[in-house]
Amino acid sequence: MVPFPVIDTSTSSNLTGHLFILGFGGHARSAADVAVSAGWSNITFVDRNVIDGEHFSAYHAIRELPEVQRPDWQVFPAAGDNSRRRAQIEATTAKLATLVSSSARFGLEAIVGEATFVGHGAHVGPGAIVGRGVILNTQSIVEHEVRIGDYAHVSVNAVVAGRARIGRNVFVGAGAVVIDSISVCDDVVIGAGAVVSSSIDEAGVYVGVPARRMK
Ligand SMILES: CC(=O)SCCNC(=O)CCNC(=O)[C@H](O)C(C)(C)COP(=O)(O)OP(=O)(O)OC[C@H]1O[C@@H](n2cnc3c(N)ncnc32)[C@H](O)[C@@H]1OP(=O)(O)O
Repeated sequence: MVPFPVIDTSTSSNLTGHLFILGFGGHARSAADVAVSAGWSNITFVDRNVIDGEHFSAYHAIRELPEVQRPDWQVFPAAGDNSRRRAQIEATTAKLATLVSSSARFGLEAIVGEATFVGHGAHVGPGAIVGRGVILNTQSIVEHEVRIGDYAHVSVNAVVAGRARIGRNVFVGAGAVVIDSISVCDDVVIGAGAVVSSSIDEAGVYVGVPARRMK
């Protein structure tokens, strides 16, 4: 895992400046929701496919980031797809935002990387290290001393138990469970509801209880 900056996860209320969310799909809308809970009020979506005048809630969508950017602007890449989000992050030259819901909980010494999303009710346990551009979705649980690689997505209600290791670009499906102390290598998809009870060292798609490779 590459090094990433530690962010202050204690509070981010009353933010000034402007947040540009890249994308206008489902994850982008969740990002806006979390941003509002974290104190952002000036938010604009950026998506080249939007039609003039499109908006979600109070927030407008435009096709391109303004060319001249101000120092108090931040950009949040919000593609739900891990590879697309990675490409967005790598192409961004502006300051990257990290979005943490006001209802997320952090244990002692837990850290998350830049451009990471921590959704409503998510729990990041003590000593957990979460990479760059990661999605820890609504009510996900990442327990003590877990490592989550860059551009991974721990989906809604999924559990990664203590000291497990999740590689880069891994998708952990909704409600899936990765039991404690096992490792999942890079580029793995774990289906919704799966229980991963032994380490995975080959990229592929794994489903079921216990999880088995389907392709
Ligand atoms: C905020 C949010 O909404 S976050 C998004 C959360 N979304 C998720 O968690 C979705 C996770 N995705 C899945 O679970 C998907 O079904 C995948 C990735 C595992 C597989 O997708 P596909 O490759 O398109 O598989 P497909 O739908 O063609 O199914 C292939 C077979 O696997 C079975 N299958 C698919 N998913 C699962 C699963 N999670 N568990 C068990 N079996 C499954 C299907 O029933 C089908 O079986 P059959 O051949 O006997 O009919």
